[in-house]
Amino acid sequence: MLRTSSFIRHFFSTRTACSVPRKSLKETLKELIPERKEKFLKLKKNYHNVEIGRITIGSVTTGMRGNKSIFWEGSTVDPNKGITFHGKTIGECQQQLPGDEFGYFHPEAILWYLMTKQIPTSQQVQHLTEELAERGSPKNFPELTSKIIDMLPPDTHPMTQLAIGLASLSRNSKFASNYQRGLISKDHYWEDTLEDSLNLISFLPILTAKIYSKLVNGGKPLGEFSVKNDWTLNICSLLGMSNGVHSSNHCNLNNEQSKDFLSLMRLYTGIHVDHEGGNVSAHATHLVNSALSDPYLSYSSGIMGLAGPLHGLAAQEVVRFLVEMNSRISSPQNTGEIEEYLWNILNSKKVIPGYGHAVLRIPDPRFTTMLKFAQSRTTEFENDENVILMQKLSTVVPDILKEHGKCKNPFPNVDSASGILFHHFGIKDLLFFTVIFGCSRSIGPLTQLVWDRIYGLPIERPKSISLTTMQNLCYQS
Ligand SMILES: CC(=O)SCCNC(=O)CCNC(=O)[C@H](O)C(C)(C)COP(=O)(O)OP(=O)(O)OC[C@H]1O[C@@H](n2cnc3c(N)ncnc32)[C@H](O)[C@@H]1OP(=O)(O)O
Ligand SMILES: O=C([O-])CC(=O)C(=O)O
Repeated sequence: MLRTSSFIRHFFSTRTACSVPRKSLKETLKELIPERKEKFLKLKKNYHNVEIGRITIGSVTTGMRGNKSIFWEGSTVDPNKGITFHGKTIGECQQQLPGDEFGYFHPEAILWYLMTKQIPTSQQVQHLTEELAERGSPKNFPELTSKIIDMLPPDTHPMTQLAIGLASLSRNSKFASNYQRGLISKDHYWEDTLEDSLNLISFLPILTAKIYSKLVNGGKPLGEFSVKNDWTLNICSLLGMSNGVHSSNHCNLNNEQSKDFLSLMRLYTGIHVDHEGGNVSAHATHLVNSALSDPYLSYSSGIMGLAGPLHGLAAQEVVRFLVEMNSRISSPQNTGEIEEYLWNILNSKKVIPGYGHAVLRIPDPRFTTMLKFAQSRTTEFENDENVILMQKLSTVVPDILKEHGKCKNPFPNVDSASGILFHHFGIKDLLFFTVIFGCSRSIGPLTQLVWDRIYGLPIERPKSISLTTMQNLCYQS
């Protein structure tokens, strides 16, 4: 597990004063903009008639599957290979992006990479980490948002709380305020969009912790924020899920488990950042921002989409599903009982959460990565019946779904494995898991917003079409 190269890349142990002049993410972006913008404008001006694909009746009636019509740069999903971030697979990112001593890259590193398309140095990641920690510290966290979360009834769904919390941050939007006062011109929209986006990402550890402590601890804090911690360590501490000084360690994690939980958080929040532009959370964020709604409102809309059970909420549906199934079967190894349980679900016209995908036609490489995490920690997970069932299902469900004959992709998606690993370490509230997804997913779509504003993309406004118009097209042709 521990790799020599990752020791070298482990920047937290090598925080020495640096001699190279410090260049922020914004300064780095500024240098990249002219060349990229020129390429974009050349296409827009000279090649706007080049066809990308066909729009058919099928496009309109099946959720626009396969239509390539959203501009997105950070990642691409190939049906038979899965996600790549600026062309790099998860494995390549793990090899190349600065990460911790266990080889898990920092979300700050992929944020830099997605924004700039350049692999950051450890020093650049360290600076960005410090910048985010400073922006997101309690002294900067808006009081109104704290109060609003405190006031919500405790049974408000965690994803509703997250969406409300993010929308309330809009009051602090630099973009909205400068726009309203007529202080920014189009060429500078991206700068305030970047400012708001970095603040939003920075506020997520505290916002997430507030939602969690409300769920499990009557709103009393479970840990403390530290400007010396990176983004994921702050999330773990604030959830009380670390045995470090800033955390209540309410689940009594031992040293090894505390490190594993931090690794899990880094792995999870590193690989959920982006899944090209067509998924509901990314698409919603991008669409709403195209009307120049500020990044907080835009990402709040994305979160509302992520809160759907066919999208991000599947992460928690899976945990409920596994826990419930385990309470009904004699053993997670009993194939016959599992098959019967699954058929009952399918016959009652429900979906099996964590399986299927709108684009992928293979097991989701993000699922495989999470599975490897569990499999490389045999002693930790060998007695967890839910984790055993999660692994067992990945060998049973695909055949059942194939026999069922409806879904185009019978394989596990990312949501199949993730929540149950957090559950193992003590996050037991069955409604919470998608909030952690929401922390990670901020990174890809907000990056795209910055570039949307750099390129000056217009408001999105496709045409709609009625049944009668489609009938006329079909029956007359
Ligand atoms: C991070 C993420 O968002 S990953 C996805 C998380 N979502 C889930 O795990 C929920 C379960 N999966 C699903 O509902 C779907 O597979 C989706 C939403 C992910 C993709 O939807 P689609 O692209 O429409 O899938 P597909 O074209 O294969 O659907 C065809 C049929 O198979 C069904 N189907 C698809 N997946 C499943 C499943 N896991 N269990 C049972 N039936 C399924 C669909 O409901 C649909 O039925 P219908 O014709 O009666 O409407
Ligand atoms: O790509 C999709 O449609 C859903 C998904 O896996 C994600 O958003 O991570």
